[in-house]
Amino acid sequence: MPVNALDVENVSVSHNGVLAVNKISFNVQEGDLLGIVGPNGAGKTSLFRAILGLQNYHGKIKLFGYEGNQYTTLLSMVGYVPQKVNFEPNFPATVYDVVAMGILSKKKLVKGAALIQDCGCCWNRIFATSSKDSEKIEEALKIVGLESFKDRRISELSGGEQQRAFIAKSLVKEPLLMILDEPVTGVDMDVQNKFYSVLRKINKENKITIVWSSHDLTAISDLATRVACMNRELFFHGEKEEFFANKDMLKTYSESAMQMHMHKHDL
Ligand SMILES: Nc1ncnc2c1ncn2[C@@H]1O[C@H](COP(=O)(O)OP(=O)(O)OP(=O)(O)O)[C@@H](O)[C@H]1O
Repeated sequence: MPVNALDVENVSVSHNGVLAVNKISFNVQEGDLLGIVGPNGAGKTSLFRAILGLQNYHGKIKLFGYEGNQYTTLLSMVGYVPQKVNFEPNFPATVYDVVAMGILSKKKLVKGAALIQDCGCCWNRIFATSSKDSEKIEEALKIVGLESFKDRRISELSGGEQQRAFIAKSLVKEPLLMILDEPVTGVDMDVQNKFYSVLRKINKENKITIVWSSHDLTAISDLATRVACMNRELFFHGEKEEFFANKDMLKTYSESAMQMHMHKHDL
């Protein structure tokens, strides 16, 4: 029997005694592109942080069938693109540097982080990469369509372009699984569409299993193979076709997605 890329079994997450994720169970098969939908505050990020080992939780999570120490080792093969990445306007790293961070050793990263405070030129030496690594970085930049941006400062890029750079940073690790947390919220349609075509490509051509949260049901309908709906608890997990054939489910999640979209624009 094939092993699942991810098994989430009865997982709960609390913040200061308040349940954000309540006994959720689902699995992700290898090659899946699972779209997770749920309104703001539904617990999606809390769940992702638990999977990534960044958050305490109750229950069981397995990566490729493994728990414990093997799970921790496998985490280095999980790529993560967070919801929002904010760079200081003067952050000196280029797009190339940011992607290179995906394969630099922790020691070099810590040294680089210290240097960035006071010495921009040493930063470049820290990020000098071997020719094999350079090839990987160039390839990742090509996949996300940012080859011509590699020498630009990351802080100068638009939100959607920065997210693509973060996908490239995950890709250089040659991940087995990628987790993307509402990666293109608030960016324009054109940028979103470019981002979605990258998502499709890395799932279909690079055969990377993807877990992706989004409020965009049209994009979920276009790209996902399976869908999960959550609002603290899991309300649905199954084939995309089954989700989109369920009018009640669709209405609930379309409405909540719309309300939250309006809410965001009201702020
Ligand atoms: N560090 C924290 N401390 C306290 N409460 C938290 C913390 N992180 C999240 N929460 C709360 O947990 C709940 C779930 O938040 P979470 O960010 O996981 O939801 P989400 O589905 O990712 O939301 P969104 O779509 O808005 O990003 C929310 O009520 C949030 O306020």
